[in-house]
Amino acid sequence: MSEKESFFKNRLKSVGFAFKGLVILIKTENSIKLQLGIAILVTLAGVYFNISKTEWLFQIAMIGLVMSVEGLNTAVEHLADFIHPEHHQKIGLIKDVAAGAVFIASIMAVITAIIIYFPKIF
Ligand SMILES: Nc1ncnc2c1ncn2[C@@H]1O[C@H](COP(=O)(O)OP(=O)(O)OP(=O)(O)O)[C@@H](O)[C@H]1O
Repeated sequence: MSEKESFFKNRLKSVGFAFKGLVILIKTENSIKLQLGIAILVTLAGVYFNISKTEWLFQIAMIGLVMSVEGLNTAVEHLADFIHPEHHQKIGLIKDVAAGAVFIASIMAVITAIIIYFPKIF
């Protein structure tokens, strides 16, 4: 197999693994299920209120940001539990910091939603 062919085969394999990770996240993580539900709702709201192209771009970016940071947070939680299953102050700190990153992204997403929808509703 040529170098180019194996490059594309490996990329395709990686996409397969990433897709597997996405399915695991959606099946097992309640927070991702909730975020997916919110993503569907705001997408419907976007259609209903006929938001502009720029507003769609920000909305899509925020959905992607929150859900991908949540995915990383879940990975950190799993890693922390695997390397140190017992209670430990450092593990608590690591998990809290990772959760803090999700919180930042979520606050930004809420502010973005307010900027987009507040003038349309009120
Ligand atoms: N091994 C541990 N040692 C110390 N503190 C921990 C440990 N595991 C969890 N904690 C504390 O409990 C909090 C919640 O941890 P947990 O792993 O249950 O995440 P969660 O927020 O319930 O995750 P999920 O996103 O699945 O709802 C952590 O942020 C941390 O403060």
